[in-house]
Amino acid sequence: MTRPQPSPDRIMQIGLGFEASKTLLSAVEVGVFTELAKSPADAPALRDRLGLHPRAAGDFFDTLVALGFLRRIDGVYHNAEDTDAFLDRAKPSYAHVGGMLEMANARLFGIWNHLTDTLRTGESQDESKSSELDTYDALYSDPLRLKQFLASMTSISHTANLKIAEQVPWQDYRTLADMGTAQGDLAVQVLLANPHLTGVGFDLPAAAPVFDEYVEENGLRDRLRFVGGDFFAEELPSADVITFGHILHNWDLEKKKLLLEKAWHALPKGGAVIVYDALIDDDRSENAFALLMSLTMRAVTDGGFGYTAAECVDWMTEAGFTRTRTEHLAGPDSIVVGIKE
Ligand SMILES: C[S@@+](CC[C@H](N)C(=O)[O-])C[C@H]1O[C@@H](n2cnc3c(N)ncnc32)[C@H](O)[C@@H]1O
Repeated sequence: MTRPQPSPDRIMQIGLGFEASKTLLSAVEVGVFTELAKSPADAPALRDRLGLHPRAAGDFFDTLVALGFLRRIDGVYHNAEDTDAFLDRAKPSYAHVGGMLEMANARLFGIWNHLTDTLRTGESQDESKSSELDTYDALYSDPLRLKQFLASMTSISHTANLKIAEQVPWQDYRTLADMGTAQGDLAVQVLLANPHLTGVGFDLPAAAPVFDEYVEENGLRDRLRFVGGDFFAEELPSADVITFGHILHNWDLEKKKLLLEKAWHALPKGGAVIVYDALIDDDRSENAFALLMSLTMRAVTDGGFGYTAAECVDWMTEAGFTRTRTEHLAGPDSIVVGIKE
């Protein structure tokens, strides 16, 4: 029996995948979907409205058609259903997808271009590389970049935050402290769904105005406040539940463990720490999204890396949490819960 010949298709599709990725990211950047949501247009009109040069515009629009992001009917371009729902800046749902793609375009795309450097040197390729400042100080030194980064965190976390708001037995608790809260979406969603709770969002002081604006928009000013600080230098605020959303993957092993220890000290008896991240499967062979996220952390931080649920349970046990459980949320995200008994 002759064995089927291997096909190069998958190799080529992934090897050149950056072309499709960058076409979509540039379409978001120049506002293709926002313009077409206002009114469909033919190529010359769309090109003029976006301020694009004629040389590549036709290929650009038709590539978006071939990739399924636009439809062309009698020479007039329209958004596809999903791009209209999630990539039109005028719709609230843009924040949950478009914001992430803006950040990916402005920041991650360039950093990933230097992945080989990280593989060879172990060094981060982020903003701190060309600055005296550390990663966050360098990133937050520009107010626009600060807002774009914090909003992109809402994009990447929103679906999981909605799940956490309904999945955790919040009726057992009164207070929440969300560590590294960014815009505050986790605390916002939990408090919106659970009116008996009050909370704090803790983050570096620079995040305060972006957090306050988001909390105000969501009508939670009376129940949710910002605390500025450095979670390594200061005690964590005491609360019945302490959450770390997409935080542990930023730090080296020693700092991961330190944060869990600090949470144990800040919690009352019966309190819970909730860690969530895109967790790598225990065999480290299936969750490609989580493994790619771990590579992102290697490239954008000095010591950060992704981890499995089993590793997180071990660190929690070491920190003193005697009861732990892991629950899948949505997509690649899971939570690990530790109870202080
Ligand atoms: C990867 S983001 C996660 C944001 C959010 N929790 C989420 O899941 O979308 C990490 C957050 O930690 C904050 N952060 C970084 N270093 C910190 C520190 N030393 N103390 C307090 N917050 C810090 C950053 O400002 C940022 O908002």
